[in-house]
Amino acid sequence: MKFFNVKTVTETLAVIAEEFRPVRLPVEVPLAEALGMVLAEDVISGEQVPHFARSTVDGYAVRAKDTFGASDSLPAFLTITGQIDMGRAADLYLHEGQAQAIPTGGMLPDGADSVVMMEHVEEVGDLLNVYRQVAPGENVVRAGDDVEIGETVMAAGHRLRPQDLGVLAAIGRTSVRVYPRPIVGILSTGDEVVPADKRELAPGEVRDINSVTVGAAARQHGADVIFGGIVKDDCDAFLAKAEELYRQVDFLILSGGSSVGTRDFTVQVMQSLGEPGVLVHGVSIKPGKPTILARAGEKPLLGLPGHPVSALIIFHLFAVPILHRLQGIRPSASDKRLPARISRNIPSAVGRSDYVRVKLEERSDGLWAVPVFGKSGLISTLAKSDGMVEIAANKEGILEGEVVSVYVFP
Ligand SMILES: Nc1nc2c(c(=O)[nH]1)N[C@H]1C(S)=C(S)[C@@H](COP(=O)(O)OP(=O)(O)OC[C@H]3O[C@@H](n4cnc5c(N)ncnc54)[C@H](O)[C@@H]3O)O[C@H]1N2
Ligand code: MOO
Repeated sequence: MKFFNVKTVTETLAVIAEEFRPVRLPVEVPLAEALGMVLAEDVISGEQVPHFARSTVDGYAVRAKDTFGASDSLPAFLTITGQIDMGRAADLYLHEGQAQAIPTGGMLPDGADSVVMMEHVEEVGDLLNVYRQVAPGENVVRAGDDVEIGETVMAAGHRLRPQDLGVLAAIGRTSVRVYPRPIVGILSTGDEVVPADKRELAPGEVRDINSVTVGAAARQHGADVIFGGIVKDDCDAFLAKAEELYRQVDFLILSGGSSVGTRDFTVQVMQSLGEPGVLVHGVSIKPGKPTILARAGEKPLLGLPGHPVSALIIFHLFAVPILHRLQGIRPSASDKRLPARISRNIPSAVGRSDYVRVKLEERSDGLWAVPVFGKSGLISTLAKSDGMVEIAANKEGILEGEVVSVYVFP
């Protein structure tokens, strides 16, 4: 089988970094819709959070100095001069020798610098016996401890998680500028491939796995998906369907028909969709060698090998970085990798990157990665796996006990 532009994994990733960027302009969305979207602005706080000093416990606001040396046998004696109400300003100044009752989250009065917990005091009329000393700042969150005015709380290119939305809410943001979710189109090819909901299969037919796996994975990575269905191995019908889908999406993924058999039209279709056309045809990788990467106008096109395991592994390796580029995600901390020891020797050919499916096992001596072997047409091997391990192109394999970096499937 001949491929006309075989590249290494590293070279292919470099092509992706070079060729693709967001194709659509940022939009302003309400916070409630921003989860999972990628910031298109640096967020700078115009407020302090909290904007007043607060108690973190139920107790008495005091001056720490007044409690120094206090113990069970020798309490400090303070005078209770008031009570702070939740959600209200603490407007009574606290002088030396005084205490004010304060609830958890209540505002610290001016003059106070700490809070003694109610477990450590005894109220006797308007006198307070304090049996523990507190340090200045103890049981108190100061104004700005969480966020300072002018602080950059999040940078453009960051994918918003629930805790990030919490920070935005705290600083009073009700909307943010994000990149729109990229729209991914998926088209499966093959005379043998039938819709996944077909109940009775005729001999030779297989259900469409790749639309399902790739569609779900694209959604996991922030995309909206349009399913183009299945096209038969007929060049004109394939091109017509691909053109129609290409117009509706930001990123077109074609499954199957990526190798160089006489019926494999994907390269021709990709070349016809627009300039510059095919950038990579074939990657020195196992599985997934017959991968095709192209660009038509601004839009990426990716041809996945038909074997379901290869299709999803290639999705993780190349479609995920493409989706990151389309969403403006900063190239860092984007995927999850775990160190683990490999449970057996795995040979590999130099000059080719191998991706081995693994199951993670927590043993008494740490985390182990146990290879899940099987041909790349067997999707259940991927369902049994927690992640994959790369054997780099310059290695002849990995040895039992060697520490490897496991890319964990999301
Ligand atoms: N003579 C050679 N033949 C093949 C080679 C080779 O080097 N020399 N490479 C093999 C490898 S590796 C792969 S991967 C495939 C890639 O072929 P295509 O990308 O053209 O894919 P197809 O031929 O269309 O399909 C391959 C296989 O996958 C099944 N398939 C396809 N689409 C789906 C789908 N949506 N859902 C489930 N299964 C699907 C299809 O039925 C085939 O069994 O080429 C090898 N051949
Ligand atoms: O390259 Mo194929 O994708 O090994 O199964």
